Amino acid sequence: MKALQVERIIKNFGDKTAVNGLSFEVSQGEIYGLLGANGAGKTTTMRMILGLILPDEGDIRYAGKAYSNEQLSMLGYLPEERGMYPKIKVSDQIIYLAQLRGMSRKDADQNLKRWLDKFQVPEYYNKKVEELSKGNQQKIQFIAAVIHNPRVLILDEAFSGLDPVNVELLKSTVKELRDGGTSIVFSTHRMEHVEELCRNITIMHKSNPVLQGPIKEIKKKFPQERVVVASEGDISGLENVAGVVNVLRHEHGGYELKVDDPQAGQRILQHALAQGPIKRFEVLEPTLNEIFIKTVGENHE
Ligand SMILES: Nc1ncnc2c1ncn2[C@@H]1O[C@H](COP(=O)(O)OP(=O)(O)OP(=O)(O)O)[C@@H](O)[C@H]1O
Repeated sequence: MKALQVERIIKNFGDKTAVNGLSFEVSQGEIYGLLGANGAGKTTTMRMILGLILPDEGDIRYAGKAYSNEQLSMLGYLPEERGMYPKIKVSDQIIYLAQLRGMSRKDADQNLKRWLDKFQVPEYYNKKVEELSKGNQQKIQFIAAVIHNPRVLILDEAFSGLDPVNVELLKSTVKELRDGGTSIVFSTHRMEHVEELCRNITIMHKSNPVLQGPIKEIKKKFPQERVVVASEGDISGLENVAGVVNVLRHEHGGYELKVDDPQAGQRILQHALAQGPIKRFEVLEPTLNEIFIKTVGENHE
């Protein structure tokens, strides 16, 4: 039984189609990547999953069931546009939000204290939101999304505005939630975070799903265009090897080369072997960032 099933959903706003026939499934304890350029239809999709707007066509099921009030308490949302009340105390607003999702005041209070301790900011309990830095407000908003232990959590640009230490903290928290069985729909423009956290993804482009599946499988469909080679000998002149487009990087005797021919790797290796012992040779798989740009880059306004 999938935790979340999105089946051929369509959403129109007047004559504008925001989401056009999107389907995907998220297992229990999976982080699923929902990607796309600005305006691709991600937020509209998330709002439909949350039950804030209804699809015109298609179906969304939660552990096999249709949306109902029961689902409301199962869903958590960290929106890209942050929306905490600046003048209200952290504890007052988080406990209120948890109660709206069916939690008792006592449980919400305990959970909040646990989360504040985990993020090493217990003193925020009595602070007003406006007294916190932007990054720390972000942590509070994250707590607001998870305070009621949702089974399905939607995270939209969860790490934006955070320093590298806090990015790592939230990233490990997201992994812990996943390991605890939470199903997470993860949307971001930071492809390196997707590579680290997600197994399966959908890339949307102009309302349509254009690339879907496990990242590993998707990568196999794209050409390997980068080769790394390092030698103990002098291997200059690599840019003249057939199939080499240019040198992307050159440091400490090693080269990263852009190639446009699958055979170029072997020629690079031969060229380098002729000069001396090889220290490193690797044909790199494409990064998700390269795949994303190739997929949505063309015709993208
Ligand atoms: N309430 C609305 N009324 C009219 N058009 C809308 C509405 N909501 C979204 N749209 C349109 O639907 C399309 C998809 O928007 P959406 O916000 O879902 O994109 P997105 O992928 O979340 O973009 P971003 O990465 O910029 O957040 C856009 O063209 C947008 O202008």
